[in-house]
Amino acid sequence: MYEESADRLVTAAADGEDQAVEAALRPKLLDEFIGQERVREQLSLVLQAARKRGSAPDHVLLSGPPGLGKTTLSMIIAAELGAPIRITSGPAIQHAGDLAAILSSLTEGEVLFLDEIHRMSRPAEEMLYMAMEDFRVDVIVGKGPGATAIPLELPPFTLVGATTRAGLLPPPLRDRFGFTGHMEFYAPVELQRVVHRSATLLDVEIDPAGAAEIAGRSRGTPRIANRLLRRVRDYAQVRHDGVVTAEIAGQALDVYEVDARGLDRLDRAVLDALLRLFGGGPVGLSTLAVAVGEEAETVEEVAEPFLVREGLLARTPRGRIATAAAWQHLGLTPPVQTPPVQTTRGSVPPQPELFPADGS
Ligand SMILES: Nc1ncnc2c1ncn2[C@@H]1O[C@H](COP(=O)(O)OP(=O)(O)OP(=O)(O)O)[C@@H](O)[C@H]1O
Repeated sequence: MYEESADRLVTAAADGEDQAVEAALRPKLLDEFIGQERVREQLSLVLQAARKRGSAPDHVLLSGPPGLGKTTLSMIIAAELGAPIRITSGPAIQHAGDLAAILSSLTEGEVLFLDEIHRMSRPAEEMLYMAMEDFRVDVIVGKGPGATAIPLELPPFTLVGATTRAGLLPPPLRDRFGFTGHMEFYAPVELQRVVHRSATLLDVEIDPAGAAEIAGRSRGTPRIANRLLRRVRDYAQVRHDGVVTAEIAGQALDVYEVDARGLDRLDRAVLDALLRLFGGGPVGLSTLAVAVGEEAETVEEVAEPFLVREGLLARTPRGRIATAAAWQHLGLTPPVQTPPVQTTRGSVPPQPELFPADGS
């Protein structure tokens, strides 16, 4: 699978700078966590019940796109339980032995956060089944016919698994989670609160319209909102007096080529080619990719998901087509479809004509 590069300002993947500042911006308790009302309420019940019973809660699976707060929620779970947390990820556990080493060093009640759980190796996954269900693992010593399984008791712990692709989890693993929280993209008003909260923590003066302007360009994702806020802060401090208003935020994000709807240069290049060169489609993916000078994978996995989500582009069996909203967003008028012209040799299909909205 194509890994989205972290050098785009609007990628939901964390870059180095994000990792450095995110710790300071993470809400610490459930009450400070903005949005995701349903997951928050469900999780709050799970945690309160566990506290009341004095036992570790069921294992928790958090699923949803990157940057929506899965790591943050796992830390909140540990904080709400007053338990320590151990953080690891699927790709870091390639051998069952790696997992056995982690599991055997957990303390009672500890929270184990396993990010990208769908990327764990199969043997490790199978070891995890038993650990989750019976708090026990079989450590295999030796090889071949002489190999023996030594059972190892584990203290009760809570696994918090996170995945961007819940559909890839094998059912036996999925079934061992007592609670699954599905994270959704954030509404603009919720992101506005995220921006406002982060601005306060970063000591940035921002007015409500400034926060709304950043929120509207953040693609429903707190990580992107926090990153855009930092770029807007730079602009406000270098070119102005440091205060973020809607006008300053708009100017700053125009410099960084993130438009009012959160599209960046690549997204707009794809739409622009689809509209201007191919009359809105249908056009095949590889042709579209050549037209924008990118790999087909980049167009398909980096630009298209957001364009489809925004209702600007549709994938059809005949190829990619632009929606009416796409024409509107780029300020273009869709081609006029004239009826076929009858000639003595038959009908000539209509040719699309493009008219820029300004009439030029
Ligand atoms: N509900 C929220 N309220 C405030 N800030 C949030 C919220 N959700 C996420 N954030 C902020 O967004 C950033 C990214 O969150 P986090 O690292 O938890 O996302 P994630 O879903 O784990 O991403 P990934 O899957 O890439 O690891 C953090 O700085 C966090 O503080």
